[in-house]
Amino acid sequence: MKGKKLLRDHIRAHWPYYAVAVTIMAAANIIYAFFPRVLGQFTDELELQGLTEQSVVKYSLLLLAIGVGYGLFFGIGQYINHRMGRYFEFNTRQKLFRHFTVLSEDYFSRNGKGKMLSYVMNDVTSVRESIANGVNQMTNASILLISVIVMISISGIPFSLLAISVAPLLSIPFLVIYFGPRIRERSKNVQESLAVMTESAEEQFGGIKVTKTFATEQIAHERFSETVDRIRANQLRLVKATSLFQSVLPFVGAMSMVVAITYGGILVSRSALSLGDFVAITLYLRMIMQPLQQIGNVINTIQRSRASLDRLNRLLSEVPDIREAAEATPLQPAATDIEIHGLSFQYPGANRPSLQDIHISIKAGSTLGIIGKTGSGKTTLMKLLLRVYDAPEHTIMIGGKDIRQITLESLRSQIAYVPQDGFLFSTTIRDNIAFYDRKASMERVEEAAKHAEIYENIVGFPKGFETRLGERGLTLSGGQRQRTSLARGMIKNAPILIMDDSVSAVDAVTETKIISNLKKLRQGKTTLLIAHRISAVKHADEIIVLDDGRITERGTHEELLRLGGYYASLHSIQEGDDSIEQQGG
Ligand SMILES: Nc1ncnc2c1ncn2[C@@H]1O[C@H](COP(=O)(O)OP(=O)(O)OP(=O)(O)O)[C@@H](O)[C@H]1O
Repeated sequence: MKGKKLLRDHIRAHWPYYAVAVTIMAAANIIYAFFPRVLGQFTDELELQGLTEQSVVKYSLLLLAIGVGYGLFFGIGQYINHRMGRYFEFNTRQKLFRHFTVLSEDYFSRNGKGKMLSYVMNDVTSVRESIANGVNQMTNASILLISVIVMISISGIPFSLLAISVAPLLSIPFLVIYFGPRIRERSKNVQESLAVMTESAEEQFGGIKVTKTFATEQIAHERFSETVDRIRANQLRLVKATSLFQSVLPFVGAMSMVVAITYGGILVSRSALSLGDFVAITLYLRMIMQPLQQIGNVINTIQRSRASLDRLNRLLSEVPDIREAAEATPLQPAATDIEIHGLSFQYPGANRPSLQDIHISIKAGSTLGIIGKTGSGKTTLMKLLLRVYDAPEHTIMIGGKDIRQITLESLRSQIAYVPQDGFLFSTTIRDNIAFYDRKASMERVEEAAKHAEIYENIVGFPKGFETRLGERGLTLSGGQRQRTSLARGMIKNAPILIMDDSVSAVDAVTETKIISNLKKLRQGKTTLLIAHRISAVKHADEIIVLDDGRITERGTHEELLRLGGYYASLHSIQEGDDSIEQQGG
């Protein structure tokens, strides 16, 4: 069954350790099972022959040996199991992270970050606890139970007493069948509500600045409280089921004890059972109570973690939407002519296409400018070029090859994509710029910063390029962030550079400098420039205007001005009102 794969793979990879741990724990419990027998013999000897100093020492040493042997073996077995549990945790988190990196953007837009965190934190921990405690307690309990039954049968205790005392225990499997699915279902609800809470916390923390500026702390608090209340309600339902189950098992054990004492007492009074055997069977039954409770715990833990294991396995079996074709070949850096033919595209689940019948031919080394209203499909077109989403077959060709037949790694390493709101990591500015190649020399990093017109800002910070950004560091302004992200794209010096509205938060003077740097830097290389400002694209070899997913105008700057359409009117608005251009970061 697919749902058990994660655990099965783990056990398969580490079974020798588990075999050793189980053997050692079994030995510990077998040793422990001798305890009542030795005590029973001691009682009989005391009653029949009286005690000598020698026999007191003998029995004390025997009991000490049982205690030390049990403690030692049990400790080692438990250590191995817990260690293996940690391995599972470590490996599963690695596996999850790797899996997250291959899942497509569509998956992340359907599932929040909080949910991912919950998988990595709550679910993995729940399964790890169940593995370590499960193997420990299950081995303990079952071996102890078997040893006790064997020890009772080889002692002089009559079979009828044994049978009648153990009879109440036969109800245990039925109790497990009844409680198991209920505990699992309730655990699933708890895990899901935990995921919702993590998601909500993540969102509330992310949006804390908006919350504060709108003075809506109370609303945020109420929203978060709702998720916490849901966890509490689900936890309480789970606790009810687990507590009931855990209390029923010792009750069943106590019933065994009552039967043994009543029936055994009658046998002793009729001299059909020795006092030593009576002591031994009561001690044995007391011993059984402990494993019974443990079995209850284990079943609880296993049922709870089954819900988590199912969630993890479901996530790991999620197939990425964007897959590399078996016959895919790498894209050659020299062959980067881009041909787009009859491309129409609709997002999964959307009710209308975002792009319709697009035809573009971009010669390697040329610059294409893309202008269009918001929501006209500019970013979508770039996402299809990067294969963040898959375009229909044979609609996008690069270097004469269908984009779907190019290896993903080679495609994306030939393209540098600079989005409008490039995410910066909580590390130094240097590492953020040299993100693609951490070994890049300082000269290259500085040069990229100069081309992106951010160099002067960076050297003005006390720690310069070593300034840390993010949570424990400096906060950059919108324009500074955009230019740092631009430097990250420029340093890659890729055959194709995509600037997706990447200078929108930059003032007009700086933008002019960046565009002029770009023209020099990108000579002989392909550049796709998306912008809302004509000044950013007017030098392009060709400019297209997108409207509602369709190309409505195309040509050079001069041709489009002559056309007198959207581009020309945008030009007259922007050129006619310089104050618009002077705004920004
Ligand atoms: N993941 C998605 N799922 C469904 N629809 C989407 C998705 N992403 C974008 N869209 C829709 O596709 C259309 C084109 O969006 P796109 O982001 O390409 O526009 P754009 O021209 O880049 O806009 P802007 O200039 O505001 O960045 C919009 O109607 C948008 O709502």
